[in-house]
Amino acid sequence: MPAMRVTIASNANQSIRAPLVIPAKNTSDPRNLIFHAAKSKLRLKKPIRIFLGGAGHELAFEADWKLHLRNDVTLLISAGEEYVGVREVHGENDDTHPECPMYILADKAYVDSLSRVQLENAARTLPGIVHAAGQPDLHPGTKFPIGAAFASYKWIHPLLIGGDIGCGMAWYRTKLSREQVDGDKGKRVAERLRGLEGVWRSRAEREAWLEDDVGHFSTGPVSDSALGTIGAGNHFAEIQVVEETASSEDGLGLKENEVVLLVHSGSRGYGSSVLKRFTSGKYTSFEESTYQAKEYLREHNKACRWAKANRDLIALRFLSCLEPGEPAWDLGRNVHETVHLEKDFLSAKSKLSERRVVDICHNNVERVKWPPNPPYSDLPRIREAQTSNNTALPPKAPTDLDSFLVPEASSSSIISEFRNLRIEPGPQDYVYIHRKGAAPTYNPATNNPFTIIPLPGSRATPTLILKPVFSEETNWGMLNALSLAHGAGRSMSRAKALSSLSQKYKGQNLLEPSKGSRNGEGTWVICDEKDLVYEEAPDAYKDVHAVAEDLVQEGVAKIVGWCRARVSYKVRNEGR
Ligand SMILES: Nc1nc2c(ncn2[C@@H]2O[C@H](COP(=O)(O)O)[C@@H](O)[C@H]2O)c(=O)[nH]1
Ligand SMILES: [Mn+2]
Repeated sequence: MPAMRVTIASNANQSIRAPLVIPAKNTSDPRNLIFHAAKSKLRLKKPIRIFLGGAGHELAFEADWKLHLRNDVTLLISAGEEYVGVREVHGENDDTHPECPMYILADKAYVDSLSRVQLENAARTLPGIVHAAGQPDLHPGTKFPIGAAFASYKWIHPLLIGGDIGCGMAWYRTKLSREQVDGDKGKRVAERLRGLEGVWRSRAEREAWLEDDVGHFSTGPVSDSALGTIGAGNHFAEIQVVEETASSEDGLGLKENEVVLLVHSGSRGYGSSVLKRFTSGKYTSFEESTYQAKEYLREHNKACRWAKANRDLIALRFLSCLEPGEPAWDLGRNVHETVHLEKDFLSAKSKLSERRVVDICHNNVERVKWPPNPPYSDLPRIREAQTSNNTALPPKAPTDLDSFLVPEASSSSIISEFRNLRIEPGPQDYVYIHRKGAAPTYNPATNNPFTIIPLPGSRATPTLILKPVFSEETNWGMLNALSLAHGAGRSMSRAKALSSLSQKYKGQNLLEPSKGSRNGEGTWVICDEKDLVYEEAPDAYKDVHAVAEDLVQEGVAKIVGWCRARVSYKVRNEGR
């Protein structure tokens, strides 16, 4: 073989890389040469394994080099650890798209190279993926990135949704006034938040909560016992004041100065048991017609319903502390001896739905029309523009909800290219949008665009109020895979945050508004797990304003207001 020009990179930290020329005489087995270069150029102490980037094949024998060594390949050098990235599990699968279009909607927000590699690996090696959108909060996950949405034809990939199936955020109004939560008053409110840990009520009552018009969705006594609990980690429930809102813009949304509760939680143990069940065998991706795909979707849907019911119950428990006189919230209290009747459940659920402003899932899979159609509300405008251009009218506005997202003519006439990416509409007119840490732009329950969605920064930075935007420029949401950023996204790993921030803030109390902050600033934090205080510190996250500005610049969202956190609840040690 002639000399080859390759890139070598650290497998564990793929942003550390260097070019390398392999002389012709070494191409049949260049391992020693590469290990030598890895020590000097990548500063790896003991390199012992080499993987082919983007595919994950280990290059261990002469035959491997013959098969895979090419100009411009990336070789990932490992100190013994397994390949970091998506393995090409399906080999020469006809459904993989090595040229799959990818778009990262980030300019101001920093996106590291490992998450870019993870996005590319997923998009170009998993079968059926036709479009990948990295949101500005993109950051690395274990194998797949967080802050990303993938559209796939025919294929379901549980690993692209992760273990916290159905995790999401919901905003609820409260009757508190801003005077009751601002400044030092926040401390009193924080004191009221008790009895929120541990198992909520009896098994029968939990099962009654897990029932709606469509039926039961209990996941069994063990996983149901976590119902109504936040789950620490990255989850939280937060009391916020709406500081600014363009009320005419957000329609049903929030009002200035009102106090709201933002709940972030998911399906607790159940989602991860589902993921494990479907990914511990040989295959981790399933073609839609297979039994596994159908079973996974059934379990996924149950986990999403459970997660939503969980957010509602968390809100009920919080409201029972915040508005103690309200009989409908009584059920939220953990009083074991009280037997509640069906009417109490109905009353609590109905009152709660009046308070719920929005609820979104940011870890899920959804089957949607692809290419997307313009939202119903945009059709008159398009019709007018097309009439004035003397072009054919788009289809008439449909009469029922179900059909309006599917006008007779596919919008593929409008959509085939954007930016410099070519999108093949594919053999079907729908895709599965997989989201891991990406907010949906449409409400799956109504097929209408969400009026507003939350973009939380951290416990001490604003939560921005976003409104999804659709335009021909973005091919009605194709560019962003019908998704937006779901938060600021981590700027450092948990381990790094713990080691560096515990040093930086040594001796400081991070649970109270920082000294010197003006009245009206700062958050009272309830977090009785010491490590979590640092792992979840605001410095561990990207700048939420940069994330939102990127979305605005890409033409996929508007910022219509913001909320300030006053009390942020992570976890309380009730025994203290
Ligand atoms: N308002 C708050 N926002 C927070 C807090 N902790 C994290 N965050 C933000 O939420 C998202 C959640 O992301 P996920 O991947 O864990 O679902 C994260 O990106 C942060 O920007 C908090 O305590 N309060
Ligand atoms: Mn989440």
